[in-house]
Amino acid sequence: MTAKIFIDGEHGTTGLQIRTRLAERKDIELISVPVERRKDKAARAEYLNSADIAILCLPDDAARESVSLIENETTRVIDASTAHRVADGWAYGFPELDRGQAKAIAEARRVANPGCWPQGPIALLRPLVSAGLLPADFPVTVNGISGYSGGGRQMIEDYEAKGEDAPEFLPYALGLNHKHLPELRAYAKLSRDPLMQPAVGNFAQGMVAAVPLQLGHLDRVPKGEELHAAIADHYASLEESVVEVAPPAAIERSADIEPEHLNGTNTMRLHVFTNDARAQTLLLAIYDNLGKGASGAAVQNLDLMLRDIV
Ligand SMILES: NC(=O)C1=CN([C@@H]2O[C@H](COP(=O)(O)OP(=O)(O)OC[C@H]3O[C@@H](n4cnc5c(N)ncnc54)[C@H](OP(=O)(O)O)[C@@H]3O)[C@@H](O)[C@H]2O)C=CC1
Ligand SMILES: CC(=O)N[C@@H](CCC(=O)OP(=O)(O)O)C(=O)O
Repeated sequence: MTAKIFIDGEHGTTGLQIRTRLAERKDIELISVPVERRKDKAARAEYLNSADIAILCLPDDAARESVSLIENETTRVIDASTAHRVADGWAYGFPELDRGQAKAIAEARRVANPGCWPQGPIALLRPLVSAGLLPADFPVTVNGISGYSGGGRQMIEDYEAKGEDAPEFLPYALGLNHKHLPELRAYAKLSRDPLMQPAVGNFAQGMVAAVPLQLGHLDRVPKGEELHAAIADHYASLEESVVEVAPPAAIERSADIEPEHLNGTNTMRLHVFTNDARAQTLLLAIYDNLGKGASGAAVQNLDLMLRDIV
């Protein structure tokens, strides 16, 4: 059977990338609303209700509206926005979260695609909290840098208009209330909000998320190799994973630690750098914000959901 897929928001940054990734697929029929009617509620409702799977690549309010326009029991949804990531009845679209998560996504009617920022820190922290190496109330800090496509069409246009005059490194979310905090806290299994302070750089695509850990105050200070092993063992235990764990390495610099390194792929690579004498560890996740961070993740989830119907 050919599955009918509708990308609501297919002309935006995430939507276009998904459409490109699906363009050559024979198992899929892409149904498209004409560009001039892309914000016409009645047209969207018609396409949403005739799709087997609708992928929402919209601002949060529009994504909520799309869900409300679905009037049948058959259209399944992948929502790339922030609207439903901690909502009841939605499966979190990070198949590597736990051993059962890929199956949960495959069977779900509603899947919330993860945010680009929280995915890396969740991938790093959750196995450590699950293994009891970090307590749930650990004071987590997240920082890092993302390419400007993370901000969607408007930010892309702003950066491209300014060119070399755009800021090279711009810290933001300085109110310390980034929209990804609920998701990060919930899926990293933390009992209190992390401090999350990202930055955007003058490059289009790719990101590094960093989680530095000061471990000295813990009753039992885990060694770096235990932290690395807990993370590596988790991903090795999965049947399928696009998350890679770099071998432990004591390096001062590496060209691999670079936000654009995995652009054009759906891979996320995790690094664990440690100094046991100082009881300090630095966790890093590198990925393409439009790959595993958004569109690649949506296609990964779509493929899991299609296993049921094609
Ligand atoms: N960019 C990224 O790295 C990531 C983005 N996301 C999320 O994915 C979603 C889409 O983001 P992104 O692709 O970057 O955003 P863009 O701004 O690039 O694209 C959004 C698209 O939605 C269209 N749109 C806006 N309002 C409506 C509406 N009411 N009805 C129909 N279409 C509408 C826009 O049209 P127009 O431009 O004409 O207004 C545009 O084509 C967001 O929720 C974002 O947070 C998630 C992970 C990463
Ligand atoms: C550089 C930049 O501005 N990034 C955006 C991430 C946007 C995004 O992708 O958020 P969702 O994944 O939740 O949709 C931000 O930090 O708000």
